[in-house]
Amino acid sequence: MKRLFINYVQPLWKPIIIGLALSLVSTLLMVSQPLVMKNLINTLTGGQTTSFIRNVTLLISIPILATVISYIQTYFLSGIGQKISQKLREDTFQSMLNQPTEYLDKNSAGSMYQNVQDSIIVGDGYIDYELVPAILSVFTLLLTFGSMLLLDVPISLIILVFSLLTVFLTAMTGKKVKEVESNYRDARIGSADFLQEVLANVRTVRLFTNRDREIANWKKWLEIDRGFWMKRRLISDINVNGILIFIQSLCLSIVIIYGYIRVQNDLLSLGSIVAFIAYVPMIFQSVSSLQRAQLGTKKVKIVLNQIYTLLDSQSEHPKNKGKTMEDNALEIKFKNVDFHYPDRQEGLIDINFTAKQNSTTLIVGPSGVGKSTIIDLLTCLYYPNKGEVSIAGIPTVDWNKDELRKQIGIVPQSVVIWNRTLRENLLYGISNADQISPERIDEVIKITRLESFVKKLPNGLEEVLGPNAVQASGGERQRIALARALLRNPAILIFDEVTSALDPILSAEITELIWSKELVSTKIIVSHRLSFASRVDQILVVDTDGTITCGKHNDLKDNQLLYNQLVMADEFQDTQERDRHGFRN
Ligand SMILES: Nc1ncnc2c1ncn2[C@@H]1O[C@H](COP(=O)(O)OP(=O)(O)OP(=O)(O)O)[C@@H](O)[C@H]1O
Repeated sequence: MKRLFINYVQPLWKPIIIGLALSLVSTLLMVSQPLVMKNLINTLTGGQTTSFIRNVTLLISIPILATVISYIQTYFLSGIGQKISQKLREDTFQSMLNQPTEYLDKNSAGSMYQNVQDSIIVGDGYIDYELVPAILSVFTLLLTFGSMLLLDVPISLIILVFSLLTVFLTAMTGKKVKEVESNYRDARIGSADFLQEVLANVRTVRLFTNRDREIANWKKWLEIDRGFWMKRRLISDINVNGILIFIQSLCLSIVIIYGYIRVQNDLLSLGSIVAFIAYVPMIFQSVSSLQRAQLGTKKVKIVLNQIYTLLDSQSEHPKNKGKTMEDNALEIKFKNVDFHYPDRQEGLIDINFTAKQNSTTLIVGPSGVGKSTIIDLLTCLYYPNKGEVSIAGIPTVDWNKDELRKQIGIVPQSVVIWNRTLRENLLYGISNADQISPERIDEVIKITRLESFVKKLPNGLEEVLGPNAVQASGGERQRIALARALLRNPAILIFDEVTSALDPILSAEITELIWSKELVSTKIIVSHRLSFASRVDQILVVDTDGTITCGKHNDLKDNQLLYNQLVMADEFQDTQERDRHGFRN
C-alpha cells in the first residue's frame, strides 16, 4: 500500500484544528490592522477625539493580542511537525530492521542512517517553517484581498495582477529545484557513507598511514556538498527574494501613484492609501511564504518518496505470520537446493543432506565455496532458488522468522560486541532475559572460560565494553559470542569458524566444549580445522563447483580427493602451529 502523508497527519486532527483556528484569529487581527490605520488617519483629518482614542487603543492592542495568539498557535503546530517526524523516524528505523538481507547487503550503514534521519527535515524544517506559514499565508491572502476589495476595487485588481505575475515567474525557475535537490541528497548520502566508514576505522587509517588521503577525500566531499548547497541557495534566492523584491517595489510605486490620482479625484480617502501601503508587503510576504512552501514541498517530496519506498518495500518477515515451533523433532533438511546470491552466477548446486536432531555436522571446504552460505540459508537470511530447506519438517519460507531464530544460537566468524554492558552483551536478544538466573550466567561464564576476563573488568558484568569493544581481545570476543549463544539455550547451535581467533590451547578447550554433555543441541560447525572431524556424525565437503559430498571422516579420507587434501593441509598447519607454540618435544 502506497503511504500518504495524510496518514501521518490524520491522527493529529485535534491539535491541527486548534492550531488552524488560532492561526485564523491571529491573521484576522493582523489584517484588520491596516483598516484601523485607515480609520485613524480619517479621524485625524475629521477631528473626532473619541474615535481617535479608540483607534489608537486598537492599533496598540491588536498586535499584542495577535502576538500572544500566534505564540500559542506556533506551539501547537510545531508539536504536530515534531510528532510527524518522530513517527516517520520510528517507522523508517523499524523498516530498516525488517528489510530483506539483500537490501542490507547492498546499502551502506551511512545511507540507511541518512534515510532515518532525513525524516527530521520533514518535521523540523518543512512543517514548521514552510507548510505552516503557507497555510497562514492562504488565510492572509484571502482576508487581505477581501478587505482591499472593500476599500477600492481597481487598486485591488492592480495588486492581484502583480501577485499573479510573481507566482508565474517564480514557478518557471522552480522546475530546476527538483534536480538540484535530488543531487544534493545523493551527495549527502555519499558523504555520510564516507564519514561513517572512515570514522569507524580510524585505527586502520592510522596503521596504513592513510590520514592525509582520507582528509583529501573528505575535502572532496565537502566541495561537492558546498557546490550543491550554493546551487540550492541560488535557486531559492532568485525565486523567493530577487523576483519578489523587484515586483513588490514596482507594485507599491504604482499603487501610490494611482492611489494619489484617485484621492485627487475624490474617489479614495487618504486613510485607504495608507491601508493599501500596509497591505502590499503583507500580500507579497504571503506570496513569498507560498513560494517557499512550494519549493519546500518539492524537496520534501524527494525525501518522502525515498522513505515511502522503504516503508512499502517487502519486509523480511511479515509480523506474526508463518508457522511456529511445534513438538516436531528439530531435524534440518536440505532437499535439491540450488542457490546463488543476487547478481552472482555461481553458487551451491543440488545440495542434499539431513542433520538429525542433536547430531553434529561439520561443513568443510576451501575458502569462498559457500560454507557460510549454507548457514545463511539455514537462518533464513536467504532462501533457495530451487529446492527446499526445512527445519522440523517446515520449509524455512513458511517459518515465522523470529520463532525460528529463537531456536538458533550462532557463534559467527566476526563477532559483534555492542557498546553496552557485558551483561547486556551476554543476554543480547534473549526475550526472557530477566528469568535467567545469576547462577546460570556464572555457569556459562565458567564453561566459556570467561571468568578471568570478567575479573579484569572494573565493574565486572556491569562494565560497558566501549565502542568496538576495545576491552576484549579476539579470543575474548569469540568466547562472549559463545556464551551469548549458550544462554539462549538453543535447539540448533551454529559455529562458524569459531576457533579462528583462538590460540591452540583455547581452541582445543573450546572444541572440547562443543563436545561437552552440557551442549545438547543440533550442532552445525563450519571450520577449516579438522581435528575433531572423526567425532562428528557427518561431514559435508563443499567443492569449488558448489556441489557437496556427504560422509564420515574415514570414508571421505579414503575416497574423496578434496577431503583428503584438506586433511593433509590441516595436519601440516597443526604441526606448524604446535612448533610455533613450542608444543613439540
Ligand atoms: N551477500 C553476498 N552477496 C553476494 N555474494 C556473496 C555474499 N556473501 C558471500 N558471497 C559470495 O559467495 C561465495 C561463498 O561465500 P561464503 O562466505 O559462503 O564462503 P565460505 O566457504 O564460507 O568462505 P570462507 O571459508 O572464506 O569463509 C563467495 O564467492 C562470496 O564472495
